[in-house]
Amino acid sequence: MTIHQPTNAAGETAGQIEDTAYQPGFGNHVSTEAIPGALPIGRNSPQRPAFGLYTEQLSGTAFTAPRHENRRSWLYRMRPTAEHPPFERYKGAERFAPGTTDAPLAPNRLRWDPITAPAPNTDLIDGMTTMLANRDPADLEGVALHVYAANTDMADRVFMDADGELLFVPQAGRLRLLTELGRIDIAPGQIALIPRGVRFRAELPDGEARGYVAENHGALFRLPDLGPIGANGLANPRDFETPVAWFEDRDEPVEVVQKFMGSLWTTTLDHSPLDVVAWHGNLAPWRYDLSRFNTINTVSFDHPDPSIFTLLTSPSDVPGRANADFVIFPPRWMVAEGTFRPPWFHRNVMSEAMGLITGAYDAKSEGFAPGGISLHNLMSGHGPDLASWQGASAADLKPHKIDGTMAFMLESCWPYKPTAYALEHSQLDYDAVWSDFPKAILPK
Ligand SMILES: O=C(O)Cc1cc(O)ccc1O
Ligand SMILES: [Fe+2]
Repeated sequence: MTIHQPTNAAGETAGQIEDTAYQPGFGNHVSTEAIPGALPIGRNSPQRPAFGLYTEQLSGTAFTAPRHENRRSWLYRMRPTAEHPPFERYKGAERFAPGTTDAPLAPNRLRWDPITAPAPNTDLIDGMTTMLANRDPADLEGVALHVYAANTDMADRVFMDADGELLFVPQAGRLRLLTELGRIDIAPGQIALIPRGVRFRAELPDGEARGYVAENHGALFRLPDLGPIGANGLANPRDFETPVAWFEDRDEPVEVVQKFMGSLWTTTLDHSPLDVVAWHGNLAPWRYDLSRFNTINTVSFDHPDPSIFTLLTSPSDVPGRANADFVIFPPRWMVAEGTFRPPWFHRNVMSEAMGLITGAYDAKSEGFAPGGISLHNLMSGHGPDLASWQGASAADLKPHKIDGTMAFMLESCWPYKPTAYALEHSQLDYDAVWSDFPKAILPK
């Protein structure tokens, strides 16, 4: 097995640069080759690509998508993806993509503790548990929220999701994602996106890992418009990092597990499909460090809508109504005067799934643990729990830093359905966090 190290733009090779190398920017048109001369110049599809490589276009949007939306990359690989035996149903990972039930969905608020430790030898595929889903992947709309808990590398298999792009949000333990388009290292506090259809295997440098995966069936995640914020702020494009080309030349059986139309499928190749020697284009994996998020908040009064914390958005066909917003709640100063500072009580036409990467969330005094999930579907009343409300109502409103915390919200216009596993494993007493609020005393 030969692992080819990348060269960076300056022509430096491994040893001179860190093990993995990245190119900055969001949605940029990138050119990268792991072997000099592998990437065709000035054309996409030469009659005879260098070294006998095979040319393959990977489309993330329809061919005819407007130019500013159009995303695709050209891959130059050792064998064509087309060369594979038929897929059969994959038998493992019973909690991954189990399909939704048609049972009526109760309008209850729900919350989950972190999932229990995985059985020995559980890799990322078998360690996935689907918690929430809101559309059929064939609709090309909606999102699903999965959690993973794994304790072994994907040694001789890769995963591919035909149902959507995957946003990895580690909560404990690092991930090394070896993708067709390069290698990405992430730790808790960083996120990574793998485009729909890109094969990858996950290694666990710390021996085990836990986290969340948001699967987006709809329009590709992009940076939100900034409106009056101006040209800078929130997640700045230069802080996204796309890996340089990397490949492995491995002639041995490699299983490909694929998610397609909500089910898992498997086939086995006689080689590793992570054999893309060069690529160019603007459809690519990336990583992002959440500490780079330029958080914006009030410096006068009132708690702004959480849309100020939007890191990524996937629009629906209705202007202003997101198929999915990925929103983070980073460390920040709270300075609002004369204001109840935590999130207010509210009912939302959008549906809110939340996760916690580290620390505590300012609207919940306890019960929402790192690795846990909460669900507040459309129009369900929610907000601060009793203890948070009491504390914030009585607080001395000095400038105060909310520190050591990172929560996220996957907000969607489509109401979420918990999977059967999620319904069976939710906390039993979540409603109680909103009991015993004192009644308002009206003037006589
Ligand atoms: O419900 C939640 O905790 C998420 C949330 C946070 C916030 O600051 C404002 C509204 C909102 O839904
Ligand atoms: Fe909310």
